[in-house]
Amino acid sequence: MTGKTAPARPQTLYEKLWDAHLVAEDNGEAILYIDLHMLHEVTSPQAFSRLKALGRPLRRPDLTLAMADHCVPTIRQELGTPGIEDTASRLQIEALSRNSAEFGVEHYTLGDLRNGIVHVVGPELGRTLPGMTIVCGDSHTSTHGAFGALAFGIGTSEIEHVMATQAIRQRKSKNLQIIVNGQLQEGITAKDLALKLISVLGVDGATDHVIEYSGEAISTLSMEGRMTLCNMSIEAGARAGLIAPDETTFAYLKQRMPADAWAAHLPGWRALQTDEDALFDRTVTLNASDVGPVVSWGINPAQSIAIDAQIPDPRDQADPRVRAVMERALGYMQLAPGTPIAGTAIDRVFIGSCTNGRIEDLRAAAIILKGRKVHGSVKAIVVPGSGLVRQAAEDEGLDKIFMDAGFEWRQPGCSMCAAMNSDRLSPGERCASTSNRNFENRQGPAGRTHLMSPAMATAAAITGQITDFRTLI
Ligand SMILES: CC(C)[C@H](C(=O)O)[C@@H](O)C(=O)O
Ligand code: SF4
Repeated sequence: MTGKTAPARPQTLYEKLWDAHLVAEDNGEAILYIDLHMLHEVTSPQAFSRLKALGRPLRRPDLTLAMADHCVPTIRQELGTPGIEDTASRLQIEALSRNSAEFGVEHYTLGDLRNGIVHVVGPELGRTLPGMTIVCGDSHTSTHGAFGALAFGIGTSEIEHVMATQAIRQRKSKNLQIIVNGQLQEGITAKDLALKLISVLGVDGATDHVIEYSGEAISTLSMEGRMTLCNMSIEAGARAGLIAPDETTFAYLKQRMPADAWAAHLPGWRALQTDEDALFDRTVTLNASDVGPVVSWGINPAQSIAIDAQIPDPRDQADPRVRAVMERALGYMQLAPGTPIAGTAIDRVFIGSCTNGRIEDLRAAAIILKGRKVHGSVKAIVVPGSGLVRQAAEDEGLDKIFMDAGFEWRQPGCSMCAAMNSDRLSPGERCASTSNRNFENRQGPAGRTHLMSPAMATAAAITGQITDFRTLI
C-alpha cells in the first residue's frame, strides 16, 4: 500500500450506473446486477418454461414485476381472461398469471387498476427509481431511463438468465450526449423533439450507444415528457436513453413512495449526475426553438418532417440506397413527393401507447378536443396507458370530453400500437398515431401510420387530415 489513490476520473452518468452494478468484468464482457426485472406476456413464457424444465427457482421474485399489456383487449376487461375472444392471446395472458403465481411474482391481472403497459406502470407505481438497472423483454424499456436508471430491453434467453441469476451479461456501450438548448415553443412536446432527433440521427444513428439527454429544454420537461423522449431513444438504435434525476424527478417520486424511503434515497439520487469534464464518445447539439410539430411520412421514425414541410423527393438523394428506401416508403404510404404533409387525409386516430398514453398526453389532447367533434370520416380511439391513468383522466372529466367528441374511451393496453390484439387498422387505412413505430404492417396488415404528438393526432381527428394543431388553438 502506498497510501496514494488515483485521482477520480470524471465519469458520465452511464459510467457511474455501470460501475455501481458491475459484478465482474473480463475482456470487455461484464456481468451487471439487475435491480428490477419487468415481465410481459409475450416475451416471458419461454423463459418461465426453461426455468421450470431446469428445475431452477426464480432468484428474486421481489425484484420482478409482471403484467399483461400487448395482447389484452381494450374492452370488457372486467370479464377477466374468459372475456378474451382471441384464443392465443387468452392463453398467453393466462400463462403469465399462472407463472407469476407459481414463482411468487407480483402480478396485476386484467381489470386491476394498477395494470397497464409495463413502461407506464413501473414509473407510476414508484417501482422505477433513479440509479437502478432495469430490464424487460421489450425494446421500449429505455423509457425508464427518464429517471436516471440504466434501463434496456433484453431477449428471451436473457430473460431466463436474469430470472435465474438476477444479473445479465453486457458489453459496455459508447456514450452519446444530446444537448437540447433553449426552450421548446408553446405546445411543442417531447414527441416532436424525439421525432426531430431521430430524423437527424437516423434509425441507426445511435446504435451501440447509450444516450444522455441534457440541456435547458430537457430540464424543463415533465417526467411524462422525459419518458416519451427516452422511450423513443431505441428508434435511433440506442441501447438506452438517460436523463439525470433532478427536482422534477424527486417531486414525481415523492408522491409515489413512503416519505422516509424517499428521504433516505435523496442524497444518493442527487449524486447521479455526469461529472463536469466527463468525456462522451459523441455529442449532438440541437436548438429547441428550431423544433415545431413533427410528423412521420414514411415507414420508419426517422422519415419524419415538420408539419409545414413537403414530402421529400427521392430524386434529391445522391445515395441510391437512401433513394430506394424512400421510394419504397412512398409506395407503401401512397404519398407523392413534393406534396405538403399537412392536408393528408386520415381514416383512424390512435391516442395511447407507452410513448404517449400518460395523463399529460390525454390532457394535451382534451384541451384541443373540448367542445369539438371527431370528423365524420374518422374513427378515433383513446387508450390510457394504465388503469391509474384512466382513473385520473376520469377524475378530471377527460373521458367525457373524448366521448362527447366521438372518441372511443378504451381500457388500458398496448392496443393499436402493435396490433397484437383486436385493435388494428384495416388494409390501406391511414392512421394518425401517438405511438412510436410506423413500420410496414405495424398497426395491422397494409395499414399506414403517421407518428405524431397527442395534440397533432387530436387535430387530425377533428379535421380528418394531418393538421398543424396550432391552427385550432
Ligand atoms: C413485443 C415486444 C417484444 C416489442 C418490443 O420489444 O418492443 C413490442 O413492445 C414493440 O413495441 O414492438
Ligand atoms: S405500447 Fe407499443 S411500443 Fe410500448 S410496449 Fe406496447 S407494443 Fe411496445
